[in-house]
Amino acid sequence: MFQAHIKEKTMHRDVHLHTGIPMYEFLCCTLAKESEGVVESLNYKKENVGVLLLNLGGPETLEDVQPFLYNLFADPDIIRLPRLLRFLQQPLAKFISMMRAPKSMEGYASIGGGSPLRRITEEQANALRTALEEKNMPAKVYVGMRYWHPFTEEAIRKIKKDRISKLVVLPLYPQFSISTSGSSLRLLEEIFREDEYLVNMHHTVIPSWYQREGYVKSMATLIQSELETFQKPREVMIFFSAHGVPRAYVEEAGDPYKDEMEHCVRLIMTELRLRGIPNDHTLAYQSRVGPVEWLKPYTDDTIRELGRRGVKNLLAVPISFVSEHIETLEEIDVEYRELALESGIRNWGRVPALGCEETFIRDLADAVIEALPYVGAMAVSNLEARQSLIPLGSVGELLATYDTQRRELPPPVPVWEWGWTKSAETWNGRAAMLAVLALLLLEVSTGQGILHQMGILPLFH
Ligand SMILES: C=CC1=C(C)c2cc3[nH]c(cc4nc(cc5[nH]c(cc1n2)c(C)c5CCC(=O)O)C(CCC(=O)O)=C4C)c(C)c3C=C
Ligand SMILES: [Fe+2]
Ligand SMILES: [Fe+2]
Repeated sequence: MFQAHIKEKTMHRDVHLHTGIPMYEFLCCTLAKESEGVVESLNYKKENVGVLLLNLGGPETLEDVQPFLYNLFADPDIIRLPRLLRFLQQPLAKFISMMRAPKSMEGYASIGGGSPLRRITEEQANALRTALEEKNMPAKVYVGMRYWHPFTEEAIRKIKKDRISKLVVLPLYPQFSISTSGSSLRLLEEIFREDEYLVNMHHTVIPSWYQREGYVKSMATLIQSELETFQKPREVMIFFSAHGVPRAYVEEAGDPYKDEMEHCVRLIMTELRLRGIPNDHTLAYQSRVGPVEWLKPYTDDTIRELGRRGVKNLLAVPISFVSEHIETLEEIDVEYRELALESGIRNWGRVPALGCEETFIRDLADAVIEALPYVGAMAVSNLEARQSLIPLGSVGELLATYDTQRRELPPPVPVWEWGWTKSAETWNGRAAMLAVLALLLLEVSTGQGILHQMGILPLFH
């Protein structure tokens, strides 16, 4: 019975594999190869099972805002500098975070002085633990944030202390992006690589899960009940607003985010149609930072356009994140609402984030349980596969399946070779830093230059 269930899931993954998202090919081929015959031999009750929830993290107080922004901009998956300029990552992060902090602090002040992300993620972790227990699969659930407390490193320390032997890694982003789940996985790979205990701990990653029935149905239910608050539910435009990423992530770096987002919207709309809800819908991307092109259409442009087209009823659906956060509470609820009303929309609504919604959490628990056989399977029969599911030694391989830009990077080129001695190198480095700071100052005062063209400097505008 159990085995039949696993087989069915494997087939489901196979189907998904053919959506053309290379990351899935990498992960799922390994899964499919290993799934049969191994499942029966596993008894999870004897194992110390852990689930690691990965999330972004957010400042808890206004003092946290600048250091939080520093952590965010110091991430090479958020500001992707060319190899030659990598040495600028940290000074640039310091600079941009200081310039952006006042504006961000205003935003956080307006939602109560800090991000609710930690509280909500910890509530989700508790709810997931309870759901797993109810499904007879006791597990410890950890929260590892990328840019603020509790940091991923703190979660990993607890995982080691608790002697977890099987770990399911579950990024709390329904769709995969290099800038979110990808960044956290890259960090995990670094942490795992350096630690013998972690290298030997069996683990697997659920890279994205927007296609799961429980998620799709919970989203459809939230939309359905919000539609009913309108006087004429049938006339409401369902407006999916996803967090954007720079276009180059998708078009040059191979980020599957846009494909996954569009697929996700199709699945939710199909579910709504099955429930007899024929409303029009549209998808746009919000929260762009800086002047480089991000995924289009932009949410603000689309709201204006819908107003021009005479749409009067709009229901905003935040689609890329499962907690309330600054971009739902401030950007959507305040800024976009105002813009919509100015653009001629008369009735505005917003679907809440999933949070601890029951069907959703129970489905996440199922996702964890379904992933467990694959954790052990790797270890049982294939040493190489053990390391490849979420590839310790070879996260690089996983990343290379979607990140064509990185794969094509030339070998490291020495920067500024003006001298050959150690001390000459040090001084060359310092001189280069001074030159760059001078360039930065020049760009800030004139508003023009290479960093503006690359879309880096105006991040703090
Ligand atoms: C799927 C969700 C997200 C993607 C994709 C994403 C990409 C991305 N974000 C920035 C820059 C910022 N993000 C900020 C906050 C923030 N981002 C997300 C989610 C995604 N980001 C969330 C949930 C939050 C809010 C956390 C909270 O505290 O509530 C911020 C800080 C806030 C601000 O100053 O506006 C920045 C900056 C980039 C550059 C990027 C892709 C490259
Ligand atoms: Fe963001
Ligand atoms: Fe953002």
